[in-house]
Amino acid sequence: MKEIKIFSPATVANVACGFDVLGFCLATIGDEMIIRQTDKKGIKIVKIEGYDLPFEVEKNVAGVSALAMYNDLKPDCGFEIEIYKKIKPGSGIGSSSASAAGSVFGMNSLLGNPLNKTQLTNYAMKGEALASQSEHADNLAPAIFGGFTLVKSTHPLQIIELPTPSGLYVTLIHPQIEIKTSESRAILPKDIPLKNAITQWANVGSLVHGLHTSNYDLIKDSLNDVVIEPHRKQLIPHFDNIKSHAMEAGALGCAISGSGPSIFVLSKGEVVAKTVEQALRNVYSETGVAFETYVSEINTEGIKILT
Ligand SMILES: Nc1ncnc2c1ncn2[C@@H]1O[C@H](COP(=O)(O)OP(=O)(O)O)[C@@H](O)[C@H]1O
Ligand SMILES: N[C@@H](CCOP(=O)(O)O)C(=O)O
Repeated sequence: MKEIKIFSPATVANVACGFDVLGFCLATIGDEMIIRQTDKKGIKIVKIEGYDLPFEVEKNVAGVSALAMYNDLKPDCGFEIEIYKKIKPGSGIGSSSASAAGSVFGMNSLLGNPLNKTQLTNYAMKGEALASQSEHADNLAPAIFGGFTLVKSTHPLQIIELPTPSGLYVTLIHPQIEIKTSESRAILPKDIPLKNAITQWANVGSLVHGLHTSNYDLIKDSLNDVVIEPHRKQLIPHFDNIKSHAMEAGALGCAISGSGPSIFVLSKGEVVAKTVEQALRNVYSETGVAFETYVSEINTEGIKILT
C-alpha cells in the first residue's frame, strides 16, 4: 500500500514575549517520519530510531494525535508510523510537536488531504497535551504552517500566519540537559503583576508589527520577556552570560527557546548569526557545559513531503 516520507521540523515557541502564542519554524533541524497505509485497521508505531520513546500508541505523542484523527475520520484502512527522531526530547525545540504534527500530516496526505492545516493542528494538540500536560499550539502551528505564527486562541483554534522578514537567521545553543515542558510549566506563577503584563503585551504587539514591516529596530526592541524568563532562566546554565555575549556579538534578541534548555538568538544576516554562534560556544566551552549549536534560516514552508 501507499507510504510517504516526511520532514517534520523543529520549532521555537514563545519567541521571547509571546508565551504560548508565538512561534517560528526552523529549516535545518527536524525529524523524518514514514507513514504507511495498511489494509489492517488501526494505528501502529512500528519503528523508532534516534531516541528511546514508547511504541505504545497511547504513550507516544505521534500515536495519540494519529488516533484522535483516525477515530474521527474512520477511514477504511490503517496506518503504520516510523519515527526517525533527530530532535532530542526535552530540548526545547518542539520534539514532541514534530512527532504529533508528523503523524497527522502524513495520514492526511495519504487520504488525499481531507483536512486543512488548522484541523491538523487541532488533532496534533491532543498529542502535544500528552507530553506537556497542556494543549498549547505554539510549536505545532509553525511546524504545520511554516514561518512565524500567532495562536489567537486554542478553543476554538485560530492561527494567524505572520510574515518572515528576509535575512533573519537563528542561532541555537542547546546545553545537553533535559528539561521536560511539563516541569518547566509547573514552576511558573499563576498570576503576574499588571506592570509586567503591560510591558509584555506591548512587546508582542510591536514584535508582530516589526515582522510585518521588516523593521529590525522594532524587532530588536520587542524581543524581551519580563514574565516567563525570570522564573525559567534558573534552570539553564549561565543563561545571563549567554544572553549578554549574544547581544554584544550583534544579535537582535536572545531568549529561552520554548521551555528550554535551548536558547535561541535572532540576528540579521548569516554572518552575524555565525559570529553569535562562536561567542556562545566560547561561553559554554570556558564553563565546561556540554552543548550543541546550530545556525538556521527560518523555514517558511513547514512540514513537507520528502518522497
Ligand atoms: N514521539 C515523541 N517525541 C518526543 N517526545 C515524546 C514522544 N512521545 C512521547 N514523548 C515524551 O514527551 C516528553 C518530551 O516532550 P516535552 O517535554 O514537551 O519536550 P519537547 O520540548 O522536546 O517537546 C518526553 O517525556 C518524551 O518521552
Ligand atoms: N509555550 C510552551 C512551549 C514549549 O515548547 P517546547 O519546545 O519546550 O516543548 C512553553 O513555554 O511551555
